[in-house]
Amino acid sequence: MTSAISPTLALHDGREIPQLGFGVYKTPPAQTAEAVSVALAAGYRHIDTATLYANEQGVGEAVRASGLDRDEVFVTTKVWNADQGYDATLAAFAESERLLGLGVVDLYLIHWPQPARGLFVDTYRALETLKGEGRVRSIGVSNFEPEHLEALREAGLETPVLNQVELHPRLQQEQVRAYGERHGILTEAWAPLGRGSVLDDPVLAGIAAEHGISPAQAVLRWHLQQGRIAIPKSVTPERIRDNIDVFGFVLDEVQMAAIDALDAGESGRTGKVPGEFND
Ligand SMILES: NC(=O)C1=CN([C@@H]2O[C@H](COP(=O)(O)OP(=O)(O)OC[C@H]3O[C@@H](n4cnc5c(N)ncnc54)[C@H](OP(=O)(O)O)[C@@H]3O)[C@@H](O)[C@H]2O)C=CC1
Ligand SMILES: O=C(O)C(=O)[C@@H](O)[C@H](O)C(=O)CO
Repeated sequence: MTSAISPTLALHDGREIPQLGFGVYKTPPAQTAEAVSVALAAGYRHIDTATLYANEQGVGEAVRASGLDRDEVFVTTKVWNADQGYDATLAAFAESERLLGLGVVDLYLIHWPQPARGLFVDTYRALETLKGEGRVRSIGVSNFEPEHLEALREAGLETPVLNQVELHPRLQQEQVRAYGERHGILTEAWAPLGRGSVLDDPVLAGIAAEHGISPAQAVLRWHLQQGRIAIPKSVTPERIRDNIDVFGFVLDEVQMAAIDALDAGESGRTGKVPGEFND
């Protein structure tokens, strides 16, 4: 294992984001500080949490204890569905800010569009307010389809810096990626390992054997070479270290195409369908 620091990608607002980050969905609150500390020691400089995950406090604790300067670690959190709406979002952010205890937050996202509720445009206005106040550095969205991104554009709002969506070899999100490329919105892959479900694929086992790496490393390298951000989660120290040790090899065109060919479209989706999720 080589200690590795991820390259960064440029956001359209002038800031930079480490391309490989560390997710903490379903990381139990009591284990979060430990998992994030292992990740920071392994070289991760980008942590992805959310109000939903109930572990912002552990993320903040690990970042503060790391000895790293605050500006060396990129921290994302998200406003949960129940808190959508202008005033509710401002209140929810104040609680995230308190739980993280890190001062400024690098990136604040709308977690899901919840389109039938009709609140995401006003929610995004609250994100603009928070940015204007200097409490968040960048603002973006998650699980937005092109039509939801169009609604923000038609309302004259700031272009999100990124859209965090489910994306892995079995769900490759071609339309969402293409919209992002046209409008300067980076794509960030959540469940980049398909929540672990893609790792048994024989195509990945073959590529892994060719490089002497794990299937997870092959998938993460595929994400990086396609130019997007990926935020794998693990609570297992060896896997946390394995998942960032992806900068010492390169997949060739044949290997990249073989992973591209695993796309199963909508049947590869493991999570909710954004346009239909309105709880
Ligand atoms: N915006 C959104 O709506 C969503 C955002 N997210 C974000 O994306 C992050 C990643 O997505 P997530 O759903 O966690 O799924 P991932 O694709 O990151 O998969 C995580 C699973 O894979 C396992 N795993 C991790 N590394 C390896 C490895 N090297 N070898 C074998 N198995 C491995 C983990 O096990 P173990 O932990 O036991 O090691 C865990 O079960 C989340 O943590 C969260 O931050 C996730 C879902 C929705
Ligand atoms: O997609 C799902 O089905 C989930 O339960 C999660 O993705 C959850 O909604 C979430 O947003 C986690 O970030």
